[in-house]
Parts: sequence; C-alpha cells; structure tokens
Amino acid sequence: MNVTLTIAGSDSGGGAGIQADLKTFQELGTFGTSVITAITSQNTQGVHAVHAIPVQDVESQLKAVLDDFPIQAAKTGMLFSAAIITTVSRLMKAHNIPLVVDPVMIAKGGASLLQQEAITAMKTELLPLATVITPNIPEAEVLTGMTIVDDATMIAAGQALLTIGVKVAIIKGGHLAGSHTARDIIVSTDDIFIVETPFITTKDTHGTGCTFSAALTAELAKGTALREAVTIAKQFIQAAIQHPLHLGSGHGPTNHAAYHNFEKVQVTLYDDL
Ligand SMILES: Nc1ncnc2c1ncn2[C@@H]1O[C@H](COP(=O)(O)OP(=O)(O)OP(=O)(O)O)[C@@H](O)[C@H]1O
Ligand SMILES: Cc1ncc(CO)c(N)n1
Repeated sequence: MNVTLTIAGSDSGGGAGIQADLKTFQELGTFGTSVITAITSQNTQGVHAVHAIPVQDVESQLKAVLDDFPIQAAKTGMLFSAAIITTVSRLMKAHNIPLVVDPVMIAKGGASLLQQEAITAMKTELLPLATVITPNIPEAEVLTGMTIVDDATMIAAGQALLTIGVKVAIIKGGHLAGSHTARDIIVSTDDIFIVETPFITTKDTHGTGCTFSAALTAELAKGTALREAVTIAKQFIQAAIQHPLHLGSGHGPTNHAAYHNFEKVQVTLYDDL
C-alpha cells in the first residue's frame, strides 16, 4: 500500500483542505495520513472562522506520522503562519520524501488562509524542498512579483520559481481572465508542457486546487512518472468539476468520486514548445 501525507487545514465543509486530500488519496488507491495545521469553520458560502493549531501540536502530529509510516509522497496546503511553515520545513528537510507544495493563500470567497508575513518563510524555507509547486495565477504572481497574462508569462513565472529551488512548477490557468480552456503549464529544467481541458462554467469549484494537488501527490506516491501523474490529476479534477453534487447554496464542492464513476476525461497535451 502506498502511503500519502497531507499537511493542511481542515475544511468543515468537506470540499477542500484535509478532507478533499484524504478523499482524493483514497480514490486513487493510496493510504492517506494527515497533519492538521488549522481548523476552519467553512461551508460553501465561505470561511467563517480560522483557528491555527499551536505549532508544537503541528510538530508532534508530523513527527508521529513520519516516525511510523513509509510516506511515499506528501503535500502541503493551508499552512497559515510563518511559524508553521518553519516547523514543517525543518522536519520535512530531514526526510527525502517527494513534496508537492500547493501554496494556498486565499479561499475562493476572499478569506486569507496564509498570513502576509508568512510569504517570505514559504519562499526561503519551504519552496527549496518542493518537488512540485502548484500555484494558481494570483499565487504565482505573489511568489514571483511578476504579472501573468498569457502562456509566455506563465512560463516565465514557472522558470522564476525553479530558481528558488523548486524542481517542477505547475502554473494553473483556471484563473486566467476570459479563458475558454483550463490550461496548466508545467515547467521543469528539462521539459515544458501544457495540459488542457475545456473550461466548465459552474459555481461548484470549491477545493479544485486541493483536489488537483492531492491527486498529483497520490500518483507520485505510486511512482507514476511526471507527465502521466499530471495527466491523471487533470483527469481527476476535470471529472470532479464536470459531475457536480450540487451541495450547499454557495460554491459547492467537486465530486471526488467522479473519476471512477464516469467515463474517462480527454486531456490535450502540448509539448512542442
Ligand atoms: N471551471 C473549471 N473548469 C475546468 N477546470 C478547472 C476549472 N477551474 C479550475 N480548473 C482546473 O482545476 C485545477 C485547479 O486549479 P485552480 O486554479 O482552480 O486552483 P486553485 O485556485 O488553487 O483552487 P482553490 O480555490 O481550491 O485554492 C487546475 O487544473 C485548473 O486548470
Ligand atoms: C482548509 C482550506 N484549505 C484550502 C482551501 C482553498 O481551497 C480552503 N478553502 N480551505
């Protein structure tokens, strides 16, 4: 059994955060473990409260999991504070575990999930340990100081992230204004490629970023090569958005079971860049 780990915040609404990660890990045939960094009181309408877990409790959860489980890949989501980032980075540095960093900053409704002063710690302590980083466009802009408007600027931002020490940058295009496609660009030192699916107009997109990065983590844990792992993660999130559950009155969760319950999604790959 391949073991995965998520270090993230709890979403009481079940569509994002730890809950999305564990459901996705399970769907893709891995055994999910978790370290909770914060408890959010959240539903489809928004984030109503955030309670950060004391840093010593984050540390003891992470030690407990790392000491006893053969973790094959880990991901981070909501980390909230510089102190939590410093602790997670220190402990992960001592282990050679493939790490997917989803640099969660702001929830879809606008609530802050990462304190402003934590961005430096993320850049200097966590990103050098990242195998893969999965920023959306606003997050990539904050981390690089660049303005992203098209493929060329997405690639340039990805390359800027590589200089921080990240091995692979996946810049997610879901937020690009006026886009009819959900186009993500993958930049590594030896390869640049694009995965693309049709953009789906829906309000049920709560937790898309968490779900995508968790699917990628599960595939990396199984030893799937990068291109194939990204393609499966893209199929997983596209299916989850395409077959909504219509839960709640706001931004509903995606359907984490859709990848197995519906027909396979077509992903277009461009690699002649
Ligand atoms: N409406 C959509 N239709 C199809 N694919 C989408 C849509 N929205 C996002 N995606 C895809 O979902 C994945 C997650 O990207 P997204 O940009 O939504 O992450 P995010 O903004 O980090 O999410 P979150 O709000 O959960 O933090 C990417 O592959 C993106 O292209
Ligand atoms: C706990 C948590 N993590 C991440 C996100 C981003 O979708 C969210 N809304 N809530």
